[in-house]
Amino acid sequence: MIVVDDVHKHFGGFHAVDGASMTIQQGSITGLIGPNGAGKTTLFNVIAGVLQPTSGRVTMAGEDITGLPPHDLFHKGLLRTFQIAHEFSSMTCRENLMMVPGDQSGERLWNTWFGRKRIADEERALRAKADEVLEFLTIEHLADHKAGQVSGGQKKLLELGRTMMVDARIVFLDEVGAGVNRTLLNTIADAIVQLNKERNYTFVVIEHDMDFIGRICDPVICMAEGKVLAEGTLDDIKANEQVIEAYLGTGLKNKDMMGTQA
Ligand SMILES: Nc1ncnc2c1ncn2[C@@H]1O[C@H](COP(=O)(O)OP(=O)(O)OP(=O)(O)O)[C@@H](O)[C@H]1O
Repeated sequence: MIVVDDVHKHFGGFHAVDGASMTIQQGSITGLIGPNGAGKTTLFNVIAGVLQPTSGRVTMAGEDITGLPPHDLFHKGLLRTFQIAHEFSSMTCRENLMMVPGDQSGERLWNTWFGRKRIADEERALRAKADEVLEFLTIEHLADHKAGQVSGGQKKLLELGRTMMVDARIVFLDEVGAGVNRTLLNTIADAIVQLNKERNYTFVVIEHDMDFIGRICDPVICMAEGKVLAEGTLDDIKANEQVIEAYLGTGLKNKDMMGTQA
């Protein structure tokens, strides 16, 4: 369980996150929605250690994790997916997955000299795991394709796949559906639900596609102007006056929120 307690993040005089509090239940797929500029990504980045909060506290299973850097959180099983970095785009999809666990013996000089067999064994196991992940995500046919050359949706699957190379417990996904076609979006949704059910992953998902949110997320938390406005099922949220106001206030038509895109 992650508890976000009165988190603020200011950029100069601008309060991007302005006293947000929420509880992310273990084992849930929690959706985080809200109009553009609501502070969702900034809050994600604070929780995931990418940004230091101006004030407030984040705990994970009772432990204070406020401001811990991403690699420390990574070792605690809290991961935020990132776009495949430019420098990895010329590597194959399989290699991208094999890069994830950061402490292979092969990376240490001592082991390079004295542990060749162990390195070879580790590499074989890693490769087998990467292939398993690619198969799970239905993109095994892309194993030897360069990551920079696969489609946007396939890249999103690969980003999700990277979380499967380690023992992730809580995964933060930012706009996983952006620019992804419906078929692949369904594959992504299926993978998230399956990882949640079978491997007990907790997910927090920022997404503007309400069909996607409604299909996989419960609860849904809505933010606006740096604060949490409402929490509940997507239907509860859609019926909430303050939420409707917030979406209208950003110039988006109410029907956009009630339809597919928020
Ligand atoms: N590094 C920064 N410096 C200054 N302002 C920032 C910075 N990062 C974000 N902001 C501002 O903070 C506000 C919240 O941005 P954020 O990206 O967290 O919103 P969001 O809810 O994720 O929006 P979207 O749905 O459009 O991605 C925005 O007005 C944004 O311009």
